[in-house]
Amino acid sequence: MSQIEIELDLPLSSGFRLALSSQMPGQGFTGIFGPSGSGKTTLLRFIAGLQPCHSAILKVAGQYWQQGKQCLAVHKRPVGYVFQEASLFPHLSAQGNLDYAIKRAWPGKAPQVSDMIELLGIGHLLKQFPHQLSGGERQRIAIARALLINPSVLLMDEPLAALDEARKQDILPYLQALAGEIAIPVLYVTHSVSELSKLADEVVMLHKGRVKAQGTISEVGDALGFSDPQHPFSILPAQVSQTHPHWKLVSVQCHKARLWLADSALKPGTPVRLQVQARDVSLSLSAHQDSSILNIVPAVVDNMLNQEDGMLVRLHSDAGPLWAKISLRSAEHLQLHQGQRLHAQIKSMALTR
Ligand SMILES: Nc1ncnc2c1ncn2[C@@H]1O[C@H](COP(=O)(O)OP(=O)(O)OP(=O)(O)O)[C@@H](O)[C@H]1O
Repeated sequence: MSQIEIELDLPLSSGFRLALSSQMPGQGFTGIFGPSGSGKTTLLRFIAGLQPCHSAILKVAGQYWQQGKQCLAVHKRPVGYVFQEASLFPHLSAQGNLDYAIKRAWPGKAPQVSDMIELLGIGHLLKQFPHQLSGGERQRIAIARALLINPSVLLMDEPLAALDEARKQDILPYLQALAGEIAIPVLYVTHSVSELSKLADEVVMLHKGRVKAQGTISEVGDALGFSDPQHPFSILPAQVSQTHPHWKLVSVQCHKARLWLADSALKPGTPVRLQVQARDVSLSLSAHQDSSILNIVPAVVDNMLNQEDGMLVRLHSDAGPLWAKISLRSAEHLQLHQGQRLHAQIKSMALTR
């Protein structure tokens, strides 16, 4: 499995400059995350050959697509591209759109059409024309089409951004299945931390055209959770240990802590990445047994940040690093200080995945 290697310094006429040196995994989803204008689309366009760069290194699947000034032409790059809006041919049925890709597939071991149809759940849609499909269905056909071209890399630029929340939730399980199966690298641009934590093995965080952080979700979790300092959150990798259908809860092992999560669909052994907003974590000096809060985790105060609207507290907890946001009054009342031992409280309903 060879990595994607990129070294580029790309100044654009607008004054923006994308300058980075990065190696990305040769398989699975790599999330490209960053604020608007940080260079995510420009990076994908460079890889596809649509954004020329005078001198750069780009190596994909063991082959140089650019080495200095030598550059592989756009039409010679085995790339699959999925955009925000599914760009299907309107005059062709879903099957016709897939056939178009199958006829033009790059040489090598192309994915089985039947596997793609099953993985993306599109068997019943094949006779329909694009205008007869929902946005999410169109996007699933577009993803299958992009993969049937047998690309060496799949580029996905905010593929769910144009869908409403319900359609996003419909399509995510298909993408999760794909992430578990796919043998090529997928570079997945998104603004959504929830999509990242569900899909990405690796995350590249861009900021003003530079790599701000890169690593697994656990490694960049801190930077990710603090990407908007006004609304920080924590990401807690965990594994489902037991289901409790009568309570519609599952218990998960999260670092040294056992947490309760409001979800009845998960099976024991399933890895999950939990998200909790700092404002949903409260602090207590003792572990109350007479409260409705199910998750009470021993923690130590690591750091405190005085913000305009409250105190942001960084904790080392039994569940992992955790942010809590409390009022200045509560901080004063608890006489909060670095090194203080206390308990973090998280409602099961506030834990999402
Ligand atoms: N062809 C171009 N010529 C000049 N400047 C460009 C060009 N394309 C993009 N830019 C500029 O480069 C910067 C990065 O744009 P890019 O589209 O890569 O950002 P992004 O991170 O994908 O943003 P968003 O999340 O809003 O889609 C922006 O400031 C944009 O104005």
